[in-house]
Amino acid sequence: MGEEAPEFRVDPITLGSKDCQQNAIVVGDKTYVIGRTDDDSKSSFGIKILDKLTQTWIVPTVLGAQPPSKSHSAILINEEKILVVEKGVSLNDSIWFLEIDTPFVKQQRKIKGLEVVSWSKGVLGVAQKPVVISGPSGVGKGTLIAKLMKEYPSKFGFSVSHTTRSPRVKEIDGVHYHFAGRSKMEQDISEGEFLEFAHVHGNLYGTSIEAVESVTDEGKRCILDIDVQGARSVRASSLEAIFIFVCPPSFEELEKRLRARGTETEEQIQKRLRNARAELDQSNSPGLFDHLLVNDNLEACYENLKKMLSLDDDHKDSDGCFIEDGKATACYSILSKTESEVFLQSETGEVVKGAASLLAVDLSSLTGGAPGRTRGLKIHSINSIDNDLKGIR
Ligand SMILES: Nc1ncnc2c1ncn2[C@@H]1O[C@H](COP(=O)(O)OP(=O)(O)OP(=O)(O)O)[C@@H](O)[C@H]1O
Ligand SMILES: Nc1nc2c(ncn2[C@@H]2O[C@H](COP(=O)(O)O)[C@@H](O)[C@H]2O)c(=O)[nH]1
Repeated sequence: MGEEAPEFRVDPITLGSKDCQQNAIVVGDKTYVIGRTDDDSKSSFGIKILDKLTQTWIVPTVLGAQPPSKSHSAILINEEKILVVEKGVSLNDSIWFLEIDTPFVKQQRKIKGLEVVSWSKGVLGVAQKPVVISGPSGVGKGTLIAKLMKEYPSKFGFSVSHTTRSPRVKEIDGVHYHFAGRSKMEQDISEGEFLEFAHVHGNLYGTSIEAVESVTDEGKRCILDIDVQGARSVRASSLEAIFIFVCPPSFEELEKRLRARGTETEEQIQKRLRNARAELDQSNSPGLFDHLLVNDNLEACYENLKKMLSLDDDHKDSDGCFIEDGKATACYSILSKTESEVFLQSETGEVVKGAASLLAVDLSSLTGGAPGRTRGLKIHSINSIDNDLKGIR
């Protein structure tokens, strides 16, 4: 165990009214006040920032779904995140992070020109890395993904993108795409709801954070079918994924497949073929794609895809991350922090089945999900009589 980090100061303030509990966290010249307020029987989290240099209060734009706003305790983890532990909810729902200076928050602050913070829910266990599949239009990405989903329906889940293009015959809203109006989609993008977006073949396409996280929350490995610009954006995001580029055996065969599909006009086919040349040129961009997959014979290509995925199969399915005992109502508050762990103490002091009076939250294993989730949480008991917290991996 390391030393207590001296530079982190936490001043929990409980104001007079039992309806309003606030924590003040000092980060450099700023003090973040995280408070629960009850208005008209509705609870919500209020966040204010005191700038000590200018002695002014700032009310930031708050992104992401917020915690249930019961009673909480909070501590600064590092210059990027504050840990907030909710009481009176299940352990699975009790760990939250207020992102104050993560790359995502920095990016949103720049886009909006405003002070921004973002909530991110802590999720127990490590999920398998999402798989990003890119390649020119007509190469067979959708065909390969459909085969994978059919063979492994409980292992893989598809990230349903948003697009402004019109649905094709047989395409179902919410299944193949979320078909969206341009202005609504642009507004949602500006509000930070998208992991990535791109203008592709004359339309706007994008992956919402929710599209990826809802698949991962189900314990499935998420598959994204996105263009090369989108792949580049995901590479630059906090989402750790593997990136596969699907190539055609020849440009002539690509054109043949695109025409045979019969879903585009001649003008659209020409546009897609022009863009295909540019996409193929980028398939070798350094550090972008982990694997190149040639789709000549479909069955052979599919077998190669399966091999690629099992090569990366270093984590077991995330089934079991949501532990039965983690569903019981918990009442933990933050006790102290070291470099790598935060200790939580049960307020009831009871040691009941699957719970413990002292827990350690391991911070070393946190991985970036899409913004909105912090995955890889490990929690273990540090009770001397129960050193192996039942059920928590
Ligand atoms: N290996 C293959 N050999 C021959 N035809 C194929 C092969 N793979 C896919 N196809 C066919 O090529 C056409 C295009 O495939 P698909 O729609 O899966 O491409 P895509 O890469 O998803 O395209 P888009 O990016 O435009 O959505 C389909 O008609 C599909 O049946
Ligand atoms: N950057 C993104 N690209 C996406 C997304 N969803 C799909 N796509 C790509 O668009 C083209 C065309 O698709 P089509 O369905 O109109 O044929 C294709 O290359 C897809 O991979 C997305 O969310 N973001």
